[in-house]
Amino acid sequence: MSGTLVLVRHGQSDWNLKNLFTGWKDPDLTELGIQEANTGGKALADYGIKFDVAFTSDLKRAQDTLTIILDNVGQTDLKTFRDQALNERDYGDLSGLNKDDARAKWGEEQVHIWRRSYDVPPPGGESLRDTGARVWPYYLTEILPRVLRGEKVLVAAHGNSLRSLVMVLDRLTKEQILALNLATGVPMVYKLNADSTVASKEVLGDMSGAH
Ligand SMILES: O=C(O)[C@H](O)COP(=O)(O)O
Repeated sequence: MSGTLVLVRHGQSDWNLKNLFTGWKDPDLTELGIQEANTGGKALADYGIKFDVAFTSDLKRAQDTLTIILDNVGQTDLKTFRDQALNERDYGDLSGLNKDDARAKWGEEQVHIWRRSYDVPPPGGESLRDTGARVWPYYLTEILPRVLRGEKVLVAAHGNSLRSLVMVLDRLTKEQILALNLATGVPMVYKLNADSTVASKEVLGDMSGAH
């Protein structure tokens, strides 16, 4: 058995609360988002894990979630890498639009396709496949080698940048990934085998309310 990889989606952001497409825009966490990050951090503290390194995106909501989690596990000085490779999927021209207004304008089905299909990008933005095309190489070169060396690695990122990773780790099909939503602030703990396949996965919290 090699190391441990923990993935966590940032807590609720101000734009999540306002139901706006966010992508590469950079809103803060809400009070609830701060609470969710604390809950995720406490779950990891109870789990008893001590991390060797952490990774996050170039966006505040993920960085602040990471800071709160590290506070909870007593590791505020942990070595951390920030990279835009882990940023949320770029929502292009949809960024800043209200999701319900978009449904009223383009229809429920089209908006669902933009949000959850594998390879249909929103206008001017990235599909999940495009997102994976930058997340996956970063994972392979920067994150996975550390896990395979036996390190415990924390990644605080975003709904879709993490979905693109989970799709490969959990061996999900394009149809299965469509139905997968990640809850905010809920850590997923993966133990990897030496051949980088998944030995076990534990979810420290409730994913059922995710949408
Ligand atoms: O960028 C966004 O709007 C959210 O973080 C993720 O949105 P989604 O669940 O609509 O993909």
